[in-house]
Amino acid sequence: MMSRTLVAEGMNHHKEQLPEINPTSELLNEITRRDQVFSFLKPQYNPKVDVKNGMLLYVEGVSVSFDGFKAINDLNLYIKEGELRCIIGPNGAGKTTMMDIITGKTRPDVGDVWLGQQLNLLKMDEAEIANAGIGRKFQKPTVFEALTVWENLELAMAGEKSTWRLFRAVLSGEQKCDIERVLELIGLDTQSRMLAGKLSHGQKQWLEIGMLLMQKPKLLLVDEPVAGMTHQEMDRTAELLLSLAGEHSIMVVEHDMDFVRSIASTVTVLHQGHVLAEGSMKSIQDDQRVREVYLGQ
Ligand SMILES: Nc1ncnc2c1ncn2[C@@H]1O[C@H](COP(=O)(O)OP(=O)(O)OP(=O)(O)O)[C@@H](O)[C@H]1O
Repeated sequence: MMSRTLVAEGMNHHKEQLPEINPTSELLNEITRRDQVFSFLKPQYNPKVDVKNGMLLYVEGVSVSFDGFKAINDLNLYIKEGELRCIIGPNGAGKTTMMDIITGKTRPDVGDVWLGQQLNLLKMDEAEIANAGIGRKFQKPTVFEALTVWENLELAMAGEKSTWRLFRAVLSGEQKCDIERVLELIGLDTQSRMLAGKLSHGQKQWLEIGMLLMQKPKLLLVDEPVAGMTHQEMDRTAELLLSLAGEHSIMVVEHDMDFVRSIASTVTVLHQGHVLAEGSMKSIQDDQRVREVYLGQ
């Protein structure tokens, strides 16, 4: 029913390089080092994503083994445009490996992974996948602590110009509006001139989500966003993710069940690299197989 109709692959692979940077200061060192981490610090080419049938991400029949151990085993997962999906599962269920496959960090042994109808993610490298509109937020916040909140967003901004030229350039009115809009979304408008290093843990997480938003991603993969947060910060994070759904598709991997309950419309339970159950939080909680393998009941 879900299966994607294969269409001709027809994308140009524009491999653009960041300009050479001569690391002459601590800040430059930090940024050049972070460039290894942040795939979003690459120029954009934004290929068009064809979301016929409203489906954004197709993961079909995917398996991967590490030394003979099947970490992902015939995984089938579909994410609709604008959907907020929660992924849960016990330790070792394959959640991280699944995100590694979607973002091009790990190549599956078999299967298909497509963004929309036309972008075969298995034929693209990590930078190309990021540029096509998949942003990933790792558990630990990684922002540029020596820069202000505003500068972090400015640096992460998508654009035709290289990151460095952009960073030094005068922003257009539209670009400023983009930053202001994101600042408001992430609730850091009054902290825009504050050094990111001075933010609380929760605020750093929101800033990093904001940095991803500057790239206007179609799909955001968010790994354990509320780990280490206060209850108040968790509530604010729930509000933020809910407000982003619709315009973006969001996949949240999270262990905190209260948080999942507060945001999820559809929950996918992974177990042994396979989808064990999928549905509303209520149907998941009532599912005997889930209770056995995940909740230990
Ligand atoms: N590069 C690798 N080499 C060998 N084994 C790996 C590798 N990556 C993952 N695995 C194994 O694959 C399985 C799935 O791991 P994965 O990290 O994807 O699970 P997870 O659901 O994210 O777990 P957690 O909730 O603990 O983060 C685990 O048994 C893990 O040890």
